[in-house]
Amino acid sequence: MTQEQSTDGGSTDDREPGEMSLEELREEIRSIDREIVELIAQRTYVADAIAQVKADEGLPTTDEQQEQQVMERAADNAARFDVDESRVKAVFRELIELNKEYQRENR
Ligand SMILES: C=C(O[C@@H]1C=C(C(=O)O)C=C[C@H]1O)C(=O)O
Repeated sequence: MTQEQSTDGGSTDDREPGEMSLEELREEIRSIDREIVELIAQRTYVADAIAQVKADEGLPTTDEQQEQQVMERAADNAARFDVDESRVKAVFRELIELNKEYQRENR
């Protein structure tokens, strides 16, 4: 497996999932879930910085063209990692809405 295809969240454990116990696999999921939330928080932080720049420059917060590009990247990355494109896009739609709601509340 190449680095690009690695799906274990950077774990140093080289065993295949089939060689791990239920408890070990659940620990792996716990660690991945924490990283997902950390990445969502980072994404929100960066989107907020973008919204601040837009406000300073008198631009609207929502940029539908950028949102379209986010959705296209989500679909491309889903295909690359062989996960369902429409479900991954639904997750990204929710992430965009999360940021927009947060930004509406903080303006
Ligand atoms: C992130 C941006 O701004 C907004 C938030 C987006 C997001 O959460 O991905 C996408 C488009 C914009 O509505 C941007 O302009 O790049």
